[in-house]
Amino acid sequence: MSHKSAKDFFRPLAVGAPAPPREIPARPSRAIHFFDPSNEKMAAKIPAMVGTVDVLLGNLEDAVKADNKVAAREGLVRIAQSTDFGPTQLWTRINSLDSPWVLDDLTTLVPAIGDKLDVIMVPKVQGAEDIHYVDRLLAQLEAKAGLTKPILIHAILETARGVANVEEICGASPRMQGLSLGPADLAADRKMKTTRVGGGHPGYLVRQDPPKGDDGTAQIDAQRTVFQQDLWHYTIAKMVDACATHGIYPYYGPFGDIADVVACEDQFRNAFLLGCVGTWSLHPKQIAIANRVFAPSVEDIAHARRVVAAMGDGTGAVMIDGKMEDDASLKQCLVLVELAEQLAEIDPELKAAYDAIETPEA
Ligand SMILES: CC(=O)SCCNC(=O)CCNC(=O)[C@H](O)C(C)(C)COP(=O)(O)OP(=O)(O)OC[C@H]1O[C@@H](n2cnc3c(N)ncnc32)[C@H](O)[C@@H]1OP(=O)(O)O
Ligand SMILES: CC(=O)C(=O)O
Ligand SMILES: [Mg+2]
Repeated sequence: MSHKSAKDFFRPLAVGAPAPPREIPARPSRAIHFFDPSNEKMAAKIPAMVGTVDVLLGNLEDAVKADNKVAAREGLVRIAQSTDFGPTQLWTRINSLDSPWVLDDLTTLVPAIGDKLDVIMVPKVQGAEDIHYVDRLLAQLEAKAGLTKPILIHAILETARGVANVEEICGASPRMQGLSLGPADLAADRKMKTTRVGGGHPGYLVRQDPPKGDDGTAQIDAQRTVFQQDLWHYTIAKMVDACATHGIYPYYGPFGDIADVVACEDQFRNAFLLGCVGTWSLHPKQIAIANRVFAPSVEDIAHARRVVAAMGDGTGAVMIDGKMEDDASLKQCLVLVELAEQLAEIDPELKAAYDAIETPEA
């Protein structure tokens, strides 16, 4: 758990730093869209993407060539200073804490664009000590820069030790905003025998039992249905529980098979159903998938509103379409209705779709 006493937890870690947040606002973040600020073609597209995606993230870590680390950092400063992000959040992913670049990342970004950065994503977080380090450094830099709003921290869960320490990571600082799954590094660190960036694997499966022959013996060579399983189920579920416990937000991560938009949608939807609030987008075409998946469907909202209306004061049990609804199913429906309301505030298309649902009588 935290190195601080309960009374100290919400005190600034440097004289003059802004007070740490007591709650992390539920800002829509269906897609965290990654771009390499050192890639001029990609960077040129960013201003026009404002308003089309919930989060734009200037990536400084993996996928940025070592020779381009300084250009990426400077490119991000330039883009942030010259762009009005309106409703879109600006995040960055800094280099890992053991890298030769991270100190310059933080000491450059916070004074230059700290007023525009909503969240700093920290990769390869191993335990609370990593968050404590960033927490104190951010407080010092914020104080020096005269910032009035604390920058939040998001940790990537991408080492076995990080997964084992997920609870203490979530509770390490009031700045903790959320966690993302880092399936590529996590697979390597765990020594999983995969070569992909997220998603499933055809070898990770369950096979239907063999039929029995006339003599009662198992026909193991018969045609049998196989069901591919989700390699990430355990980690995502663990991450969701840790985030919910600490009042912060869980996200799926990257889906590297950019061409396979169908499997990408499946993976995102699994994460949405399990409790994640969003995911990463590596390529512009993944934004639409994330925006679609991480918003409740019109059908779900129509049903949820019927349950809310039928449940009156929220106690007791009612029957709707042959199914029992009670306090607990009402709470699930309220999760969906509240999310729909938040998204409707920033997405006119969704608002129109939700508004068109016929309101049930109370
Ligand atoms: C495991 C991890 O750490 S995951 C996180 C780190 N990885 C990343 O951040 C990867 C980010 N994405 C990318 O680098 C690229 O999208 C790649 C390498 C996957 C594919 O790039 P390309 O082969 O150029 O893709 P493609 O040819 O389809 O691009 C089409 C257009 O979209 C642009 N584009 C591609 N990706 C992005 C992006 N993330 N943001 C903005 N524009 C983009 C391209 O510049 C190109 O522009 P053009 O039409 O003017 O030429
Ligand atoms: C997300 C990430 O950094 C990884 O999968 O390694
Ligand atoms: Mg990684």
